[in-house]
Amino acid sequence: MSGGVPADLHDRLTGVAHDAAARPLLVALDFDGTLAPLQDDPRASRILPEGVAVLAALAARDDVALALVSGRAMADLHLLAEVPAGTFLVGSHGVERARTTQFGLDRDVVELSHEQADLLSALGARAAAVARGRDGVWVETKPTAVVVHTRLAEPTDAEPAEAEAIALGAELGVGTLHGKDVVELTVLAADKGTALQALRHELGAPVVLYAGDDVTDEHAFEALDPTDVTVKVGAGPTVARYRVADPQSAVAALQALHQALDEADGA
Ligand SMILES: O=P(O)(O)OC[C@H]1O[C@H](O[C@H]2O[C@H](CO)[C@@H](O)[C@H](O)[C@H]2O)[C@H](O)[C@@H](O)[C@@H]1O
Repeated sequence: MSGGVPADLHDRLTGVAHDAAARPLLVALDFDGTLAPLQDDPRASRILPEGVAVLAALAARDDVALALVSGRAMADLHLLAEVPAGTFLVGSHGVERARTTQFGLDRDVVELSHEQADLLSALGARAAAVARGRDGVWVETKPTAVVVHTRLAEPTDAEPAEAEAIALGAELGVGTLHGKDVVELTVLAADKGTALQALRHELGAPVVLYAGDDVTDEHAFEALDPTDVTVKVGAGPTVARYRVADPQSAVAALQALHQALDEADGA
């Protein structure tokens, strides 16, 4: 390990940095649990200060494209993401797309059909019924989804709430994502892998670095190529090629990449 970055990952990042054929390099990152340590209150999440600095440094390079790929609703992600102009934002697990500019957010419009809007209303009401009477269980609403949160609940409340939410998704035939202390029910199915591959093809990026901590990030790891750099943040089963311990180490890996790119410039 060097500064929280395992040696095998450090070597791979150095190799990518010195590989002219790996340009433009797409650096794509999950938000919660990867750049921002997990919090009980999602509104309290913040990118680590060192993360803000290294993202700005990477984005300043002509040969790097920067993207955040998150389950967060776009408005939420934009509010919390302290990223420079030009950063691609993928929200709601791929449903929402935008790019930051110096004047604000240039975002694609997402429209629901009347049927989908009705379904979202029904989901909200049924998810609220799942949470009702269970301490620490609450429902987040997004433009195309509802999320049953259980982080603050005891297992006696959290486990049945998550099971009921998953059953609700099956009953109503909506997309269901089971993340860390969340069950997300969406009327517009998407996944991070499809969104990330679409972005890399648009940009013509031969190599992608993607880091994520949650089970929903496995879609991205699975969709990427063996020549891409996939990094699992934290514990848990994964198909990612590399692993770091925590968000601090994920940021250290980005710092190592930036340093190696600088060194490659001078080589
Ligand atoms: O794809 P991500 O950027 O990791 O977003 C996934 C979900 O993030 C938020 O929930 C997670 O972070 C919260 C704050 O740390 C935490 O309280 C919760 O338990 C985590 O699951 C967000 O609230 C969800 O809407 C996102 O889908």
